Amino acid sequence: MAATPLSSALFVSVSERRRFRCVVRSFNAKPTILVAEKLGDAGLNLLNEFANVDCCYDLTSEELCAKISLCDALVVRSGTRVSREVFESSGGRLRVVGRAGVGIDNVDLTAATEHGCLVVNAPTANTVAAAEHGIALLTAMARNIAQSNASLKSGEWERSKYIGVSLLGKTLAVLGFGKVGSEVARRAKGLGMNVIAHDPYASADRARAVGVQLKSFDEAISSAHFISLHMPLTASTSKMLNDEAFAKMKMGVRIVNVARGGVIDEEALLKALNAGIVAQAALDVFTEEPPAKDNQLVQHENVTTTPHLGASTAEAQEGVAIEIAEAVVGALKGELAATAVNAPTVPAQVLAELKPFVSLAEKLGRLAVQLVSGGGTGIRSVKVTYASSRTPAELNTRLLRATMIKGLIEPAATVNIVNADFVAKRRGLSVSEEFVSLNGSPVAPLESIGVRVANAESRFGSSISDVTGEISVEGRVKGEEGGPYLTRVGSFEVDVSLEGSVILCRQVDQPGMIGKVGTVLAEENVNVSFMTVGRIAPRKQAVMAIGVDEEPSKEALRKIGGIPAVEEFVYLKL
Ligand SMILES: NC(=O)c1ccc[n+]([C@@H]2O[C@H](COP(=O)([O-])OP(=O)(O)OC[C@H]3O[C@@H](n4cnc5c(N)ncnc54)[C@H](O)[C@@H]3O)[C@@H](O)[C@H]2O)c1
Ligand SMILES: O=C(O)[C@H](O)COP(=O)(O)O
Repeated sequence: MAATPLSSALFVSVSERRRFRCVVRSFNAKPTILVAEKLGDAGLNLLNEFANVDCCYDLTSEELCAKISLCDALVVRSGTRVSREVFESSGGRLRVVGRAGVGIDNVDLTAATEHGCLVVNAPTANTVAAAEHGIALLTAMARNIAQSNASLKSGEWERSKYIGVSLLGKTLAVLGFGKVGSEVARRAKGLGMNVIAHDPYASADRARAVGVQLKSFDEAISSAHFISLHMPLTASTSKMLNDEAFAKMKMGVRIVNVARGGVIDEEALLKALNAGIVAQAALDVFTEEPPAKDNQLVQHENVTTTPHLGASTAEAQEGVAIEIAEAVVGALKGELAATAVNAPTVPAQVLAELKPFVSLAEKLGRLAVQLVSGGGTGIRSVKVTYASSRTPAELNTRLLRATMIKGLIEPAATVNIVNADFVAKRRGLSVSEEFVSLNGSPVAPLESIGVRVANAESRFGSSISDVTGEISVEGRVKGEEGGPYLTRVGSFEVDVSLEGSVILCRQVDQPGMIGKVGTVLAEENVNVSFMTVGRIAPRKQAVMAIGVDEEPSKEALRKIGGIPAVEEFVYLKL
C-alpha cells in the first residue's frame, strides 16, 4: 500500500513552517496523519481515505519533533517514545495520538492531556496473539526448545543436557488477569496446569468463570512453579518482581514476561537466575528495547528471548491496524472515542442515551459564563447538579462534567474534553457535583442538569436564584429529537431551545410586550425564531426569551432596553 509521500514536504524550516501550514490548511482541508511505525495495509487504507498519510519510520526524537507541528494525528507502536517534547513541539496542532496496540507506557499521557491531545489505543486486536506468544514461550522454555535448537544447529547432539520439565499439574501464577492474562489462563488450563491469578482489580466472578482462583501477590508468587506477567507498566507495577519478590518464590521457579520489561527489576532477575531461585526465564520484552548487545539476561543460557513479538502475527497486526485507524479517524471527526486512554469514555450503548445530555451540559456551561459580569475570568466555583431517578453509581458524569467545563471555559482558553479537568484546575476553578435523587422509573439517565456559579456578579440579575444567591441555569432534554432546552434561569421558569442565540428580557408582565420587542427586531431586520414568557405571577415580573437568527445590532439592543416595562435584558450566543 503506497502512502502519500508527504515526508519530504514536511521537512521544512521552522520559519517556513507557519506559512506552509497555512498553505496546507487553505488548499487542502484533509488532516495530516503521521504513521511513525509499520501499520497493516487495511488500517493504512482507512487512514488514506480520510487524510493525507505520511508514513515515515525510524525517526529520531528530533525528527519527530520537527515534523509534528504539521500533523493532526500521529500513529505509533511501542517503538516510538511520544514524549512531552513532542506535544510541546506540535504547537497545538496534534489532536490525536493513536497507539496501534495496548501498552501506552511509551506515550506521556500527562503531557498529552495537558495539551488537549486525545490518546487512543487498540486494546483488543492483539490479545490472542500475545496470549499465544506467552504460551509459546512457556512451553518452549519448559522444553529448552531455543537452546537445543541452537545447539543442534551448531553441530551438537545433546539429548541429556536438555531434559525439560512437564507442565501437567504444575501451578501457574498469572499476574495481571486482564485480557491477555485471562486468555493465557484459559490455555494453560487446557495444558493441565493449576492456574491461580493475582490482580487487584479483577473480579472474582470473572476468575471463577475461567476456573481460576484470585490470590494475593505474595500467595501467588510463593506457590507458583511458573509465573506469567500480564499487567501494564505503570508507576505501581514498575519492578514488581524485585529482590524482595524473588526471595519469596519457590526455588526453581520459571518466569514468562510478555508484558513489559520494566515490570521486572532486570538486575534482580539476573541475580535470582544465578542463585538458582529462578531456573529459567522467557522474555519477550525488555526495559530498554532493543537491549544492549551484551545484555546479560539476553546472553544467559537459561533465558529464552524474543524481540517483542507478542503482537506480531499477521492476523493481530491487520486487526490492530484497523482498530487504531477507526479510532483515529473517529477522533479526528470529533466523535467520542470508545478507546480513549486520557479522556472520559463511556460504553457505546451508554453514550447513545447520554449524548443529548452531553450537548445540554456544554450549552449550560456556555450560557452560565455569559451571565457573569466581565466574562468567566473571575469564576472560582461552579456546581453541577444532576437530577435523576438513577443512583449516582449508575450515572457516568465524567463526560458531562468535562463538556460543561468546556462550555464554561472555552471563550477564555483552549479547552476540550481531554484537558477540561486539567484546565479548570490550572485556572483555579473548583467544580463540584451534586446529585438529586428523584422517584420514578429511570427511563432517561437524567431529568435535568443545573449549573450554579457562586460568588460572581451577574450581567442579568434575574439569573441569580432567590434560594441560593448564585447565578443559576437549569436545562432538560426535550422534544422528539431530544434537543437541549433551558428550563430555568435564576428563579424564573423558561422554555428556550438552546440553539442559535437568545435575548433574555426581564419585564413587568403586561399586554403588548411581545409585540413591542418583536417590532424593534423587525425594524432592524432580525428574524425571530421563537418567543416564550415565564412569569412569577400574572401582571408581576416575567422573563421573556426571544430566539433570534441574526445578531441584533447595538442599536436594536439599545431600543429593547429603552422599552419602559423592560427592566433588564441580556443577549446570549448558545
Ligand atoms: N509483548 C507484547 O507484544 C504485548 C502484547 C499485548 C500486550 N502487552 C502488554 O500486556 C499488558 C496487558 O495487556 P492486556 O490487553 O491484558 O491489558 P488489560 O488492561 O486487559 O489487563 C491488564 C491487567 O493488569 C491488571 N493490573 C494492573 N495493576 C496490577 C498489579 N499491580 N498487579 C496485578 N495486576 C495488575 C489490571 O487490573 C488488568 O486486569 C499491556 O499493558 C501491554 O503492556 C504486550
Ligand atoms: O502493548 C502492545 O500492544 C504490545 O506490546 C505490542 O507492541 P507493538 O505494537 O510494538 O508490537
